Amino acid sequence: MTSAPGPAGASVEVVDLSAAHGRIPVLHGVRLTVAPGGWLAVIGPNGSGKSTLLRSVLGFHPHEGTVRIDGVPTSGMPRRARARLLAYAPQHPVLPEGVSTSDYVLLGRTPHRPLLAAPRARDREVAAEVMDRLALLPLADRPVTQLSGGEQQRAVLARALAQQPRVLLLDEPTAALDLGHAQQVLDLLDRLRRQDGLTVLSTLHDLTLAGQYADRLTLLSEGRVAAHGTPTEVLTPTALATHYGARAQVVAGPDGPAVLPVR
Ligand SMILES: Nc1ncnc2c1ncn2[C@@H]1O[C@H](COP(=O)(O)OP(=O)(O)OP(=O)(O)O)[C@@H](O)[C@H]1O
Repeated sequence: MTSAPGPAGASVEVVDLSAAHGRIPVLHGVRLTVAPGGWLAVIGPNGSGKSTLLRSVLGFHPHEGTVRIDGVPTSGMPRRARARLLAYAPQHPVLPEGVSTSDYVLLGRTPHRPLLAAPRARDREVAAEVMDRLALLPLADRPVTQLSGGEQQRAVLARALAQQPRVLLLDEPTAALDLGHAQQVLDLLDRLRRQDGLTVLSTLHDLTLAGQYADRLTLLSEGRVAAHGTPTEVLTPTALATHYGARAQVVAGPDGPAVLPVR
């Protein structure tokens, strides 16, 4: 890809973010920062609030506290301006019926063109570039709802990348992917942040992959930040036992700590 994904990444600051589902508090005063071009993976057991945190940062979920992108608070930011800064690949996307994969990816260009305007040549070029990078071109004409789970996950990521955001928020981006496709997607994100400075804020359940690709981890437990730091600092057998109730060894791998479950 020569010209996509676009502008360099922006910093993310989350200060004292609290959120609830109905009357039940879920996040309690969460603080985190991601440097431009950094990759922060939010890890934590099921139900610890990772998805709610991402959706709050995006402004999709009501919350208290402050989110700043490159120092600018997102509250009150017009929706289209926010969509040019932040793109999101959800864990459970709702895909439109009767839309081809290429038209679905083109939807990512919406914040970059005038309201109701048809896609321009540049929009098609960017969409084709990201589809090429994610090996989606052979699937371009297939209805996106008829792709396999892993193909759909790549299409959702392609749509987010076609948006040419400065910050990419990914909720479990490899959950439906086989190991080869997971590595392909994570390698692509790694290249985008190293070459173009794209900032990545993701959740990741696979702790070894999280440690290999993210430069910082935030461990969320019951809606609070329980640990933050480099993968080696955060991925300790004690933390895994305390917060996941898991038995695991952590061994030094070639690209960071590897988490090995033990019986
Ligand atoms: N729509 C909802 N209505 C009510 N409660 C919700 C809703 N969505 C999430 N919750 C609750 O909020 C808490 C945090 O959920 P969230 O999905 O943010 O966690 P998570 O860390 O992303 O979990 P997982 O790892 O299982 O995806 C959980 O207790 C969950 O049951």
